[in-house]
Amino acid sequence: MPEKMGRGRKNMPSWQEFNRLEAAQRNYIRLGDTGRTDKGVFANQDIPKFTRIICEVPTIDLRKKYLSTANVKVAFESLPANRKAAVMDLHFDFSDSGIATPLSLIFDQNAMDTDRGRILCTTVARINHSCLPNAMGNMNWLTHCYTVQVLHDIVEGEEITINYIDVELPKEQRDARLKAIWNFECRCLLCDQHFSARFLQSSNMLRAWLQQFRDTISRFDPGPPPITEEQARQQSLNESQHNSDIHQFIQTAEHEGLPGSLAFACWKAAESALRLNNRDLASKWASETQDILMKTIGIDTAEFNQVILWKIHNQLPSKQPIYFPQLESEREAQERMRLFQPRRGTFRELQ
Ligand SMILES: C[S@@+](CC[C@H](N)C(=O)[O-])C[C@H]1O[C@@H](n2cnc3c(N)ncnc32)[C@H](O)[C@@H]1O
Repeated sequence: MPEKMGRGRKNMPSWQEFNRLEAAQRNYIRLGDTGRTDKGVFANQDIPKFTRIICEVPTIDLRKKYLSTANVKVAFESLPANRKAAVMDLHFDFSDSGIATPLSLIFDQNAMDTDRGRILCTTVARINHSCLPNAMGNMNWLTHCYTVQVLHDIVEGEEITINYIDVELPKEQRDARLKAIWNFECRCLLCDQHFSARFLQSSNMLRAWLQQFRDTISRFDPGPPPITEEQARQQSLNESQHNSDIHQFIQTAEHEGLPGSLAFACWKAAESALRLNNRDLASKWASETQDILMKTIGIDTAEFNQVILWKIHNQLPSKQPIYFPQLESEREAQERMRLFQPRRGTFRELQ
């Protein structure tokens, strides 16, 4: 680690602390009643889109190999009294509980799966699920914080929602997953028939299509470098078809307001453009991916750095600033913090 960086320097909070302070000071959210029997998180003020409203270090962080009811208890017992109280204050449902203890029920009904195991964040755990979420959650292992950024302009009093499951799925599959993993029936705006049946039907169709095409796009294999002219011609035809799939996917993902899918497709478009040797286009799509990631999950994330590394590796020009938390000086890091300020625009501003 470079000497300049680190927690030791006076008056210079680390990234993790800085983020937490930023979010806490602005006091964006409050706990409120949902109108059902449970609680939810609501906006305390108007919040511009892409603002990071929560930056929270998990209270319990259990890696996959340590996941067990006994270890949840061990982790809980090691917490200070105020953290224990925050955990025990969380929502849980006794029905079908069998012999489960309140602590294990609380953990089951509030902890989130990550690529490394399960985490429990006592503030984030108050946010309800929606199939049309207005915010996006992300566990960021670089800063060890779970962050939440809003995807739209939010008005004071609006409920903040994230997605607990993959919301690209059509309703039937979403319902089955929510029931199996979370054991509740979704009553979000989309599922509550708040929108017209026609809206729901078309959204269902589009999401089923997205699901199918995500597979097709992910599985695309450009094959080895062609030897004959015929092979080259065939490969270029395949690449064009792949490109047209990606472009349709982008339009649909944008229509449905699914930034994760959008970032995935822009990234695939960048890779495809590079295979076609169109470096300007590859750079444009990679910048667009970066832009979406920056707005929805932030620049201090592994995903964001991955795109930059890809650009550097392929020697593509980068209009956006390069950010490596482990290499940056604090002055540079502070400069970059300004990027967290709300920005105008839609997910995709390039066209
Ligand atoms: C992680 S907690 C969310 C916060 C919780 N509502 C509270 O009062 O603290 C998850 C629980 O909230 C409720 N919930 C979350 N999203 C919901 C939704 N879309 N429809 C119905 N219930 C939901 C379910 O009871 C679920 O088990």
